[in-house]
Amino acid sequence: MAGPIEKTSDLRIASVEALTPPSRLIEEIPITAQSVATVVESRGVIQDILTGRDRRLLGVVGPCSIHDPELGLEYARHFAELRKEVEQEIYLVMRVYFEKPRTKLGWRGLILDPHLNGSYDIQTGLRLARKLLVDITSLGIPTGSEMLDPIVPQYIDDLLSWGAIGARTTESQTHREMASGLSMPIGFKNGTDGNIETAVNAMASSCKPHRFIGIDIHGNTCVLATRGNELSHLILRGGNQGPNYYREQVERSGQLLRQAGLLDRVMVDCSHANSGKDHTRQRLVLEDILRQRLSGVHEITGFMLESNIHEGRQAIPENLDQLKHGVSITDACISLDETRQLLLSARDLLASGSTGF
Ligand SMILES: O=C[C@H](O)[C@H](O)COP(=O)(O)O
Ligand SMILES: C=C(OP(=O)(O)O)C(=O)O
Repeated sequence: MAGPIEKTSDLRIASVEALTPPSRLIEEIPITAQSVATVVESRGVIQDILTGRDRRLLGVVGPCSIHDPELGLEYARHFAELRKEVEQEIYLVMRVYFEKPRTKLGWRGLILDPHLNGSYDIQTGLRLARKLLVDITSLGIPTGSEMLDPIVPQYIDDLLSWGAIGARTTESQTHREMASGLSMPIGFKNGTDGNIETAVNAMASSCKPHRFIGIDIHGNTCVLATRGNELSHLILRGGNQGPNYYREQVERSGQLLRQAGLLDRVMVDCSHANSGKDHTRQRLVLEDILRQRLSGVHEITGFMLESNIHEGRQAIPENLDQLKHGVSITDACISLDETRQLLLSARDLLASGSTGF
């Protein structure tokens, strides 16, 4: 006689919890008319910058990660003023990053763990993220974020003007397919090993249509057919061997992109392996790429800075009351004061057309 049928699936699933479908969260926290105007206008400007119709530099600037929406909004209010001060030369998008890929383990970002304590209250994380994006875009500030989980865009991508695929996922088929269907321009970082071809291949893939399994806005699993994202572009972030923002690497990237028939525009991430994760070195990277741009390296189209209210970083304390105000809990950032000073100098330099910083 046959014994009881042994269970062979879900052996390592500890629990399953249903999530509110995207359509319901969107109903609960709707996009505002001002947000729609911000998103539509800024996506158009970013497209113009990437295709060379707008001569300004694109700057994606802001915290390494948002760990407290109130601090995110406080940063955004300062950022709104700064945007206006530099807008003749630099088009600023706020970095509003909610998902953190980790080299090994660590805090996974506001969406995954909004209470910073390993409780993974994802439902609340999605709600907080969406609300913050509505608040920031309602101030007229365009936002950009890393797209890590392939389900998350259904909850927030109507509010994003720019997106990134990170160094750890640029080679992933899932992320290339996702990028092919996203509504905003997507930057692909080179791999953590510094390989630029990985990102060029990702662009070649994501600019084409794909079909894959995903969810629709009502949370139903379905087959999504995408049109391809013609605004995929390259982000140089350095790699294990060191930085890759130097002229030679930027020009080589341009060549690779042209050979592949892709947008030969390059954004340089002044942080991560380009700064050796030393936030004080972001200034040097920015200065170098501005000099390149002014001396005719046309590929340089944008830059990324990791900036927070105050400089540096802090470990998450056991007692969260001891968190320092406005200091990153992931990578170290430059302060808002230094950000302002750097961006005003960059603006003046670009306006003067001189190569001396
Ligand atoms: O920008 C963020 C970090 O560089 C990325 O999440 C990896 O962080 P980790 O190496 O500290 O895990
Ligand atoms: C994780 C990030 O960067 P990278 O993928 O380049 O490590 C980031 O920009 O937050």
